[in-house]
Amino acid sequence: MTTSPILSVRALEKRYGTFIGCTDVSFDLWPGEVLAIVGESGSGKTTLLNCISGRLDRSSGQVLYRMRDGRFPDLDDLSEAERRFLMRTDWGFVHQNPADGLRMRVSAGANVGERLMAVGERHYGEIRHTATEWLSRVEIAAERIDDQPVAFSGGMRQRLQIARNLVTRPRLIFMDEPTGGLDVSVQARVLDLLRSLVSELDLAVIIVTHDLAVARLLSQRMIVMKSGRVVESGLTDRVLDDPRHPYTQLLVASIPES
Ligand SMILES: Nc1ncnc2c1ncn2[C@@H]1O[C@H](COP(=O)(O)OP(=O)(O)OP(=O)(O)O)[C@@H](O)[C@H]1O
Repeated sequence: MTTSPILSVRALEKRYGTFIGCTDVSFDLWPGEVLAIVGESGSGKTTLLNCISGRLDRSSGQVLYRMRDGRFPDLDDLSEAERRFLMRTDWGFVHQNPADGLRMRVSAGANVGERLMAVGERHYGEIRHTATEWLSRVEIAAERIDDQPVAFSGGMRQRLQIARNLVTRPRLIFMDEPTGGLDVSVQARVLDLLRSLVSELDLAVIIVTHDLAVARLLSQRMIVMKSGRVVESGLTDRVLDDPRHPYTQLLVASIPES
């Protein structure tokens, strides 16, 4: 790990009117690190993720990001163009529902190729070649390249969404319940794939999940949220094996025995 974080969240708060979606959230994320945000439904996980990733305006606090050129600005201080470029290239966002992250009526190849065009790739042959390579990395057969995601199974759609996100070699990926909508057997395959790609590409990841088994498998560190606040944080194994806050103890105790 390097000594400087890729992302720093400081005293972040989001209010919906007078209701607090999340408050007083601070943490650093290092390059190559996977951080899980866990907590029950309504605890503020998605609100936090969306505020950090710039999909939702925060009410107060800072989100600082290490740019490739070494600057470490607050995202609010970037121009709209810079922010958009970041989102299209340096960042990825894997949605729970693949339809939110894919264009369902364009071909699988075009779904992947589009992101390459956003970083300036213009050569059709190259784009198609890279798209084919990425389909194979996410275990989608090359002959499906011209098929639309509407014709894919849930697991295939999710794997295509992952390929679309990773093709530009981003440094930071946000994931919101990436296996939440999938059958258990399909989940395992997608999780396996995510785990190997994250490690191979040395990605920094913030993953929201209510599933502690997913957090255990993918993350090194986690934060536990309750009613919009962080009640516990630490190394994933420590938090899950020796939970200190009563709420975390309850969450851990409610994991079904496998
Ligand atoms: N647009 C909104 N307007 C008002 N309240 C909202 C809005 N979005 C979320 N909330 C509230 O903020 C709180 C946190 O919601 P959030 O979706 O962040 O939780 P979550 O932990 O991600 O839950 P889930 O796992 O069910 O998605 C909830 O009480 C929710 O009702």
